Amino acid sequence: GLATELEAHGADLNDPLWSAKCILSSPHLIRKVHLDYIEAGANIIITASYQATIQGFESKGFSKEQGENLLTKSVEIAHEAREMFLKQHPDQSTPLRPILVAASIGSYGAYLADGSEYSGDYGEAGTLEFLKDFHRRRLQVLAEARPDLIAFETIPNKLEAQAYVELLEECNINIPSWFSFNSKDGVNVVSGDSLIECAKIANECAKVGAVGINCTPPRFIHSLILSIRKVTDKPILIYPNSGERYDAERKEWVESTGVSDGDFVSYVSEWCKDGAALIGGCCRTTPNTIRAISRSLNQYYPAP
Ligand SMILES: C[S+](C)CC[C@H](N)C(=O)O
Ligand SMILES: N[C@@H](CCS)C(=O)O
Ligand SMILES: [Zn+2]
Repeated sequence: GLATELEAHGADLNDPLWSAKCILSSPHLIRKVHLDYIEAGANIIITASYQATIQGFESKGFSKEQGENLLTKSVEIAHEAREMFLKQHPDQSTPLRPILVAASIGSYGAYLADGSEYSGDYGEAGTLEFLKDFHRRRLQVLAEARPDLIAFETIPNKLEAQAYVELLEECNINIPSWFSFNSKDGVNVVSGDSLIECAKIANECAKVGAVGINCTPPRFIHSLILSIRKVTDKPILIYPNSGERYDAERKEWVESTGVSDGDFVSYVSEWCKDGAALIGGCCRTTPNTIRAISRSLNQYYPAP
């Protein structure tokens, strides 16, 4: 929900860089939004690097080195937000309340800025080597910025998952990562590739710490958790969106079929029972959603 909240504060994300535009234009706003999520009870904040790529910054006229520095900056902004929070609330720095920074890696489709992370259809570019070359340096730079976690988010197809696994091994990345796929039917990932096969790829990689689903309507999550559970003992993470549909041309969310914060949270106990270990919110959810999830989880799993 980082981008959603940036927009709620007036940021215009109608740009090929989408939320990553704010790394250039309003880093202070990103920091504030991270802080709002921490204050709402989030244990993990996700950096603004979802649509930040060296290639994307180069098309804006930046050099490779400047692009790399902007990636690093996205992690630094999140670290600053955590430091600010802990300074204001020193009592909150306990092992029972971890606050972790996850560096976001959005798919090649996110970089294309045409909504193709919801189709996973990459045409000619859809080869393993192309995708590995596209992501390699970005992954290394983000890992060097020392986030606590790496979040491979909104993965639309099997090939990109395979590319990430090979890069984690070849670049010897030792920061734990999660793989999170998206679905538009509650059965497969958005490209039509089998979710079971995608989850198996993640399961077989020792560098992957959790597998799950994000940016997918809440109504599909139950069956998706059950599918993933069949093929992995790794923790399952889910952070659905509100259920609305994204119009990539207008760069706007359309249809008012989204669920309210209250409805969203009524699913939380069901998802826990299904076996989800990490729960959060993606696009069109807000710090209020996180506050409600956090309260709900504290009810089920009170601190000892
Ligand atoms: C997760 S989607 C809403 C991100 C934005 C998309 N890649 C675009 O540029 O339109
Ligand atoms: N974490 C991303 C969205 C992933 S679909 C963001 O809000 O910038
Ligand atoms: Zn999303």
